[in-house]
Amino acid sequence: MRLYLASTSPARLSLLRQIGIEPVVVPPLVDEEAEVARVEAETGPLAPGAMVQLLARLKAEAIVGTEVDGEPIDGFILGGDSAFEFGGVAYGKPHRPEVARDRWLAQRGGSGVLHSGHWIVDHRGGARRDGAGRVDEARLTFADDITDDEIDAYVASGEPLLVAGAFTIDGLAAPFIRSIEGAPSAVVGMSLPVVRDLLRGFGADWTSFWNR
Ligand SMILES: Nc1nc2c(ncn2[C@@H]2O[C@H](COP(=O)(O)OP(=O)(O)OP(=O)(O)O)[C@@H](O)[C@H]2O)c(=O)[nH]1
Repeated sequence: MRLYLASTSPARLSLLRQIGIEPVVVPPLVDEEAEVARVEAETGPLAPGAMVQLLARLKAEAIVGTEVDGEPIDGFILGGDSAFEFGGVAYGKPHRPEVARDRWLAQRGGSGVLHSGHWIVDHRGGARRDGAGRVDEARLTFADDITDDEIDAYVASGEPLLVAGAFTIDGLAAPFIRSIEGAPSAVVGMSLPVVRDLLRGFGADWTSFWNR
């Protein structure tokens, strides 16, 4: 069974490959900021979980009905989104070094929640049938003895700039994270147990996605 990954995230692709799945990667063309602003103009501020669920769904739906290499999509489409909630505020990627530094100075010694949104569209047979999604959460606690020099060196590495929350649990920041409560894969990019649950919910055999 074929899985289409509606994501440009290298970590999401790597997660699937680690568990024996070689997805078809189809970058979703979604203006995340504009879409969140559009919905919030109607509903008011979105909670972090609602925001990542909305964006995961929009990314998956963005490739519904498209063709890949001239062929209709025949399988399941998976979209994801991540945001880190700290001090009641949801953060995406910092993008700029000074933003990443401020985040680390604030979150050192504290804890926050990584919200991971998932959406799957059943697109077997070349047409959209149904969709389902779920948000998973993981609580992370950061070490309280991280020095300013360590923060400066980590920011200078460039790693924190393009990841939600300005940290990675599978990279240079791992030694700065004391504990994770929840599925580690949800932090990296998408909760693999949730992806399995959602696909089985459509009656799919999980092992049929393995490319072994
Ligand atoms: N490797 C790694 N990546 C992380 C970690 N935490 C967050 N990320 C990445 O941070 C990015 C969060 O941005 P998103 O907007 O969800 O996804 P994206 O990278 O923009 O990719 P799209 O799905 O195309 O939007 C994702 O690529 C996550 O995989 C982590 O601990 N490790």
